[in-house]
Amino acid sequence: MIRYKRVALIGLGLIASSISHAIRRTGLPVEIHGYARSEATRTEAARLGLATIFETAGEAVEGADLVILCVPVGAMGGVAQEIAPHLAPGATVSDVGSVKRAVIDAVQPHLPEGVEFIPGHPLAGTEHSGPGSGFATLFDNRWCLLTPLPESAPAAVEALTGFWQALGARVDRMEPDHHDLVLAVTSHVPHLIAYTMVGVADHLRRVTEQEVINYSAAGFRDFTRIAASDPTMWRDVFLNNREATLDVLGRFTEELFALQRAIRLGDGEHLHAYFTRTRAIRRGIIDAGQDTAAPDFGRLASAKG
Ligand SMILES: NC(=O)C1=CN([C@@H]2O[C@H](COP(=O)(O)OP(=O)(O)OC[C@H]3O[C@@H](n4cnc5c(N)ncnc54)[C@H](O)[C@@H]3O)[C@@H](O)[C@H]2O)C=CC1
Ligand SMILES: O=C(O)C(=O)Cc1ccc(O)cc1
Repeated sequence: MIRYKRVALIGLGLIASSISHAIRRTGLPVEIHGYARSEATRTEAARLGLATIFETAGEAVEGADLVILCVPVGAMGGVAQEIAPHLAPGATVSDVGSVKRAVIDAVQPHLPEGVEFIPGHPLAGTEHSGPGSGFATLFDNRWCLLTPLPESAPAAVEALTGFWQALGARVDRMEPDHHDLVLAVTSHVPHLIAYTMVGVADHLRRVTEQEVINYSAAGFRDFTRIAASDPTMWRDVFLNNREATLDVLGRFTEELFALQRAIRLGDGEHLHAYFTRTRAIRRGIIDAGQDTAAPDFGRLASAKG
């Protein structure tokens, strides 16, 4: 159920355009206002009919009862500062950033009294970006994690929960630091590994680019898809989830060295036992109904218990 009359989307890329399509799909009479920094994006968004487009972020949020920040994580604070004087009393401000603690620290200080800030993160996306890349079904059956602040009004959290459910998502609540650790394991470090593997293939001079293209096995193809994700977005994710990423990366390299050692020593038992454990995790994900076309990162942590 969408209780908002006017939703303002700041940043008009993959996630904002998908929100717009998904709102339209409900058939509810919700006004959608939008703003993006670049004129080319605003023009394209207007051409696609995603929203009523404004020349400034301030104008776009005026009179909105829900404002969703859909910009890269590193841009959230600046946008919050820009819109703050224009927010309607009682409005809810949310975001879709892949990192939560840094976004809270960057956004919250700018928001005036009487405005609810309820951070969010839909665990759904693709490697594409820009206003033309969105689609109405992106959030269907996906988790959207809300990380309300201790002072968040329960009714405002309920309203935002209903909004994401109307867009097709399943909603869960999580503490922001825990969110960042879970996502470091299930999304951020896996992306870094994909970027690295594709970089390694690129640097390995004895294997030609044509061979990589022609003979990509399914695993490597998945890596190349992920490694094609937006560089600005992912730079910001790593710069803003440093602690958890470095923690998980440290554990990853330890395990990698252990596997490297097992291969060098011909320790098949170690390799077999390791791969047996990882296979069980995959089966847990499938049993939880999470094996859909695009990866879903919400359940891996709970599958581990
Ligand atoms: N791409 C994905 O798969 C997912 C992304 N997210 C998060 O959603 C947010 C948006 O990501 P996408 O929609 O994929 O990005 P995108 O690159 O498709 O769109 C970003 C939009 O923000 C605008 N923008 C950038 N800096 C701005 C600024 N300072 N002021 C106003 N507009 C600005 C860009 O012009 C563009 O319209 C990010 O925080 C990302 O972490 C969350 C879930 C999935
Ligand atoms: O396309 C993919 O494989 C993704 O990983 C999508 C994605 C990217 C970032 C997020 O914070 C959530 C989901």
